[in-house]
Amino acid sequence: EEYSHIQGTSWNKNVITYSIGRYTRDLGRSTVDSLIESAFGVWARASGLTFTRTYTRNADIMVEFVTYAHGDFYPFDGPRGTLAHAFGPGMGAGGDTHFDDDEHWTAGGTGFNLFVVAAHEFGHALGLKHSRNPESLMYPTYKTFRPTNLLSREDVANIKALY
Ligand SMILES: CNC(=O)[C@@H](NC(=O)[C@H](CC(C)C)CN(O)C=O)C(C)(C)C
Ligand SMILES: [Ca+2]
Ligand SMILES: [Zn+2]
Ligand SMILES: [Zn+2]
Repeated sequence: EEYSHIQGTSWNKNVITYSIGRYTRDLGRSTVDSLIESAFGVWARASGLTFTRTYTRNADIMVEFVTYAHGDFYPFDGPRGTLAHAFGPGMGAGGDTHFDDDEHWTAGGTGFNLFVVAAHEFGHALGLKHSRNPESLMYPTYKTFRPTNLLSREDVANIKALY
């Protein structure tokens, strides 16, 4: 679900920082790092935004793997059900993206593909809402592993309308 109560429909800058906090044990750290970087790359290509990784906790977008209650008002629910969530652009928690570490995160076609889910979440972190088009990345339910072109024409149009 997107959390539209966070003010700001888009970031007011085109260099956005991110930092990775707690990792999952499902994948090696370098694999997580590259899947997260690739998921940001999907949106960078479509929007012209630049995403820069930092190692501090005051990055625009904090990326974490957490379970159940984890410090915001949206506790996760154990295996399956909700996979992840992200806050819309803004200060503090704005942009922060949490993955439910009770899921089985993978880099391939089994479990839940971290690259695909991260790309969906980062859409929210940039200000996008859900789409009713099942072909769109911003559709609210997880689809099995997608072909290379993750973004639908609608996803591209929506991100270009914001930035
Ligand atoms: C398999 N489980 C699902 O398909 C669940 N959907 C999700 O967890 C969304 C993320 C997917 C689309 C990556 C939640 N979301 O929108 C975050 O921004 C349910 C449809 C069950 C809620
Ligand atoms: Ca879950
Ligand atoms: Zn969503
Ligand atoms: Zn959370």
